Amino acid sequence: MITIKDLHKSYTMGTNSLHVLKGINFSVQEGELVSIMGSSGSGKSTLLNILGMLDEADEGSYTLDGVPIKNLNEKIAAQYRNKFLGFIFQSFNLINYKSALDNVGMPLYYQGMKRKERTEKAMAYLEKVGLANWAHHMPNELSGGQKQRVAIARALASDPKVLLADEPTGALDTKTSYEVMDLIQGINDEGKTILIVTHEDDIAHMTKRIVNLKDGLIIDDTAVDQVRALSHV
Ligand SMILES: Nc1ncnc2c1ncn2[C@@H]1O[C@H](COP(=O)(O)OP(=O)(O)OP(=O)(O)O)[C@@H](O)[C@H]1O
Repeated sequence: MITIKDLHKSYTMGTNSLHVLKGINFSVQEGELVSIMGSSGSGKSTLLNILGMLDEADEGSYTLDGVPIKNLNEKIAAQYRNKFLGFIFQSFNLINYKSALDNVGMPLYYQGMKRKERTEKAMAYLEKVGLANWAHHMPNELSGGQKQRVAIARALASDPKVLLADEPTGALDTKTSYEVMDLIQGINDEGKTILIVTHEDDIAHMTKRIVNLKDGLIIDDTAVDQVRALSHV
């Protein structure tokens, strides 16, 4: 599903250059649930942004579902991004003046789906994350865990090949984090490929594989014995 080879990325600020990714190689097969760990500044978000086609590497190759991602023009890149990728963020990134249902329906709106079909589909995804009864509530009426569930439903709505999550439990308490991870595990059990950036060891151990970054390189890439999230609660 994902293959990256010898990926490099530097940031330049004035005369200083910071070499953040120094030759990353890894691949992710369809259906994997992978966490990317590493200390602050090790390049996790930089890597996730490149995988998410939100940023480009300076060197190296990235192939997503058989498509080489390099030098695509903005329009094509946006089409691939919408087709292949769903995003989940630490701070949920919901639209505050839209209901849970309308937030989930946003990607469908941009696909040009008519209102009736969009509403039915968005409702089905809200049901999937256990929030059908909250469809008409606004984000400020929802708990953190509920907001992240809405964000997950929104990410799923366009049926992406891969879900990319940047610290999805970073703003949640422990119990809620495990509940969100249980939901993510369930989505992965249905076959979705998922990559998660996390600082938290217990969260990483709820994935199936942990990739550890240090100083711009992968220093460890290990399969995890799957632990069901709720067994931690
Ligand atoms: N747009 C940018 N311009 C300049 N430097 C940047 C930029 N984005 C990130 N950096 C620097 O690159 C390094 C890696 O950042 P990155 O956000 O990828 O790390 P991270 O492992 O995700 O860290 P954290 O866990 O703190 O989020 C850091 O030193 C950061 O300051």
